[in-house]
Amino acid sequence: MSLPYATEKQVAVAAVRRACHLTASVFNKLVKNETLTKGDKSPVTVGDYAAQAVISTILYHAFPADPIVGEENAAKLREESGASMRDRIVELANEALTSELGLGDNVEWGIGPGQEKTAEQLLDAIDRGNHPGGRLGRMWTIDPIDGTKGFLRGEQYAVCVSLIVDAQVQLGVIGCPNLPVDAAQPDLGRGVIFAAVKGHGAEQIMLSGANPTPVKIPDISPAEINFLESVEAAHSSHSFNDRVASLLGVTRSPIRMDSQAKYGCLARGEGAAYLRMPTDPNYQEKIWDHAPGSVLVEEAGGVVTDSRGQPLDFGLGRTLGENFGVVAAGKDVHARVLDAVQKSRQEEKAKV
Ligand SMILES: Nc1ncnc2c1ncn2[C@@H]1O[C@H](COP(=O)(O)O)[C@@H](O)[C@H]1OP(=O)(O)O
Ligand SMILES: [Mg+2]
Ligand SMILES: [Mg+2]
Ligand SMILES: [Mg+2]
Repeated sequence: MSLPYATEKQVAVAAVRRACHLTASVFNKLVKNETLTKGDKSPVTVGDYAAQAVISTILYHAFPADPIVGEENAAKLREESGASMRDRIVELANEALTSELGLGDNVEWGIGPGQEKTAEQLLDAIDRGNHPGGRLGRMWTIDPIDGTKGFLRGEQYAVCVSLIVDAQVQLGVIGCPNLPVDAAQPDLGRGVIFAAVKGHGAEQIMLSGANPTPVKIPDISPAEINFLESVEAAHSSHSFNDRVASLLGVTRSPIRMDSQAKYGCLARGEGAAYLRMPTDPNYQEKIWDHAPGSVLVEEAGGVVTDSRGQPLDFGLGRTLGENFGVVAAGKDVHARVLDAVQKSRQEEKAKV
């Protein structure tokens, strides 16, 4: 039997790979006036827009009927004041779309030399990410740069794509241009893509598309548990994690890292549990921030739930709805961490 979603996976990996090269080159050239602040105070760079334009264009050529739930929209770029940023984005997106075909690429996906798009086509591609989400049908998610703050600091960030069918994540692809290929072998350099198809395992691929290698969460003894958590204390509660760690007798310090690179690290055994508890009662987690990572961790043998132990619901729209946090880990560790999370929540409630 052939792998389900084989073409989707190939397309998504090709799109993520091109977007990773784009964002890495933007970082090298980034100048201050190429960052905007959105209404929610989060930064967005030419890299976010151009990467979403590239991925959306490729998905559109390969699967014209599929809707997209993408983080960014082009409204600001269509304003007079957005003109210079728009020109840069068009240039960057076309550079990425028209570069030579690589391993597994197909000209039918709108890529390769000579396949320039107009500014209007690229802005429309960004805006095709406006799908509201929902319980039924096929839809893609795009987070063109996840962890923009990490990206701006030159640390970890991720280019993330998933395919959701009837609210189930079937495919997740996470490109991590700054992540070491193997933390234990620094000579191997940086830049990997994680890919997972539901029911068919998870793998790590080189940024070139070469050398796919299965990834699996190893067995981790209680004494070896350590947490992965956000760098940004505003995104997830560090103090809650400290309390959970002390309830579990965890002595190793947490690994702080931006973006869904945390899910990738967990899937390959770097860090035993990813714990993300809300800090802002009004913030709702976005589906593009967890869909790729959740299928990756599950396919690496792990479990992903909220702090109640319920599965994440990708059928509610663009967000996961009321925010009960995220607990991701290998099976045994997950059970222990969830137990401690619930104890810690009880303690918090008792204090109020
Ligand atoms: N208050 C918040 N709580 C949780 N996540 C947030 C919050 N504000 C922004 N984010 C999102 O957290 C993600 C980064 O996660 P991490 O902290 O693990 O690196 C980004 O997608 C970021 O969104 P945005 O892309 O809009 O900045
Ligand atoms: Mg953002
Ligand atoms: Mg994000
Ligand atoms: Mg983003």
